[in-house]
Amino acid sequence: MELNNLVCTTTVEEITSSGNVMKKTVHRDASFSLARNEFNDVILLLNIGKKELRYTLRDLKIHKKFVRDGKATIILPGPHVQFMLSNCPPDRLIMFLKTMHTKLECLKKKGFISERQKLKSELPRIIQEISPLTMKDLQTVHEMRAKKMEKSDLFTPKGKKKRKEMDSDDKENMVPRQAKIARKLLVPAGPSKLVLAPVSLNKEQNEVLSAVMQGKNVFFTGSAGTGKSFLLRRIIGALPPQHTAATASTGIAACHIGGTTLHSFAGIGSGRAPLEQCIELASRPQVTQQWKRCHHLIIDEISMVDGDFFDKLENVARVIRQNDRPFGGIQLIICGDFLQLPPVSKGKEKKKFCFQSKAWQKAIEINMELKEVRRQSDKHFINVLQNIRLGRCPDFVYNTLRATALNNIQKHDILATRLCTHKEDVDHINQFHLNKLAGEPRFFISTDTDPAYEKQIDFLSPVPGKLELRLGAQVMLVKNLDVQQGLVSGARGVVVGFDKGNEGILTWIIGITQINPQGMTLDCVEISLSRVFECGQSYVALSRAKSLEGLRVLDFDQRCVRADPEVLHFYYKLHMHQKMQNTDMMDIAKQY
Ligand SMILES: Nc1ncnc2c1ncn2[C@@H]1O[C@H](COP(=O)(O)OP(=O)(O)OP(=O)(O)O)[C@@H](O)[C@H]1O
Ligand SMILES: [Mg+2]
Repeated sequence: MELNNLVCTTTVEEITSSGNVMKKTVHRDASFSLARNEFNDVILLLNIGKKELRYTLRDLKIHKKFVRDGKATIILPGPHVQFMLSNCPPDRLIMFLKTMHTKLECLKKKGFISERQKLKSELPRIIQEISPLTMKDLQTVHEMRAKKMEKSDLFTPKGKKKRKEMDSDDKENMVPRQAKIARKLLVPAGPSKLVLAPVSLNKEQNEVLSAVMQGKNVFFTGSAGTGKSFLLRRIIGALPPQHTAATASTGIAACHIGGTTLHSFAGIGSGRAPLEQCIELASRPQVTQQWKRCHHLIIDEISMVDGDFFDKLENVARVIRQNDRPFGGIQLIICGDFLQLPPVSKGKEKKKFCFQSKAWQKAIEINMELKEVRRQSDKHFINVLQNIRLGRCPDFVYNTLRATALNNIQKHDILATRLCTHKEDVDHINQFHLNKLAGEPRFFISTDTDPAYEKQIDFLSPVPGKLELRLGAQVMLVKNLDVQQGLVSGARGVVVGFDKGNEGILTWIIGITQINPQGMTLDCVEISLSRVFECGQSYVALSRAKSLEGLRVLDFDQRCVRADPEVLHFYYKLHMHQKMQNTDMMDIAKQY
């Protein structure tokens, strides 16, 4: 019963006919599945401990407001019982509820076999796994719903009246009527509103998912746009939410997978303090609880996580969880591309990649690679990007990228996102556009802790001491405020007003783009690369573009193409020593 099997925590409540709870039991490892008997009845099976309970479905209600958090309530009015489900893998829960509801609706349409007929029947008794949903099932339910809506609209007294009014050629009444129907169609009532993820994983993504579901500590890598974050979202949907920490090295990347930053999950500040101090920080009750509850730690954009920080995390996890296994026994699901942005360097210290840490050697069991690029479809462009990724710039790459300088990529008044490598360039461009706005300028002056250090603060902080804004100005957050709400560093908005009572508070409309574009896909992008200073920086910027037509490189030069030799060596070793589980080894090793 693998397909329809749903393992979760459930509270079973037996209800009296007057609606009072008669009996209530909680089961941590309950397992639900769906089956059919010889009469084609839909049967809900509930396994708790060694007991199996069977419910033949006739009618049901589902509350699924928190389905994305892995929670739902199933009410069976017949046997007067309700199940409160929690900690379900969200994607599985959605699929399970959808299957149960759809199969039951299809059966209702066909009609139930009466108890009398069943008694007379000589069919052999069977109970078998329910078949997966088919297009026909979905179509049937869709038609039933449409009919129901039509009926309720035509035969309610109100509906009849409106019809009359329409017949009498009253155009004014026709408009709201049509609008009402259209709205109803868009927002159908009942459980059928559940939306299923329509896209499927490709073969290599499925292989990673299956390694993860086997409980392995997996690192999966791949070029930009091979669907690493896409796959992570599916992995998150397949794991129990209460025990899964979805994190990423940056706020914007965390936002893409609906998670939080690795730093905020870890609760050890910057992680630069001595280990004892980090452990002390992690011993705060709330942080400890997070570490203890976590069974699966997901990290996206691992290339930007510092190796020393990773070692500290591993140590803290073991101490807090009082478990000597790597990361205190937490399953690691890590992804990223080390040929993209490296960790932020710590002054003069040499930067340390995560794969150079002791914790990495200890913890990672399986390395896998996604090779099919999904962001771009043009083979020539993909080839150009692969060369840039490896730090190569043969003539055809040079010529192709130089030629993009002539592209006109501004379409339908939508400004291309401009990616810059340096803050001064950003300031200059922003001031130019700000001056073009008609409204009165408004200034916001910072309060610095020590005015004597104003210059240093200006240098270290991304926020100017004096901020100028006008109505209609494009603004961007430079600090994570609330990752869950999308208020992350790089979230973009437009100033739509200044709150009168509260000087200095901005009203936001959230759009999304970013300062650090790693992880993003952009339709139209304009790039200046002449001042690139980091390995992988050009590759990250260029690989955001979906197509060559939507890309404009203002000043392409071979010198901006660089790949870190240590990363190349790491990938080369992975392939040569056949550590990559799903690659054609020699073929790939030749690349590095
Ligand atoms: N199996 C799939 N089916 C359909 N679309 C997919 C699939 N996998 C990935 N994509 C699409 O490909 C694009 C790139 O995916 P994604 O952003 O996850 O790549 P990535 O490997 O994380 O890239 P980066 O390294 O830049 O972060 C997205 O638009 C995503 O929706
Ligand atoms: Mg990504």
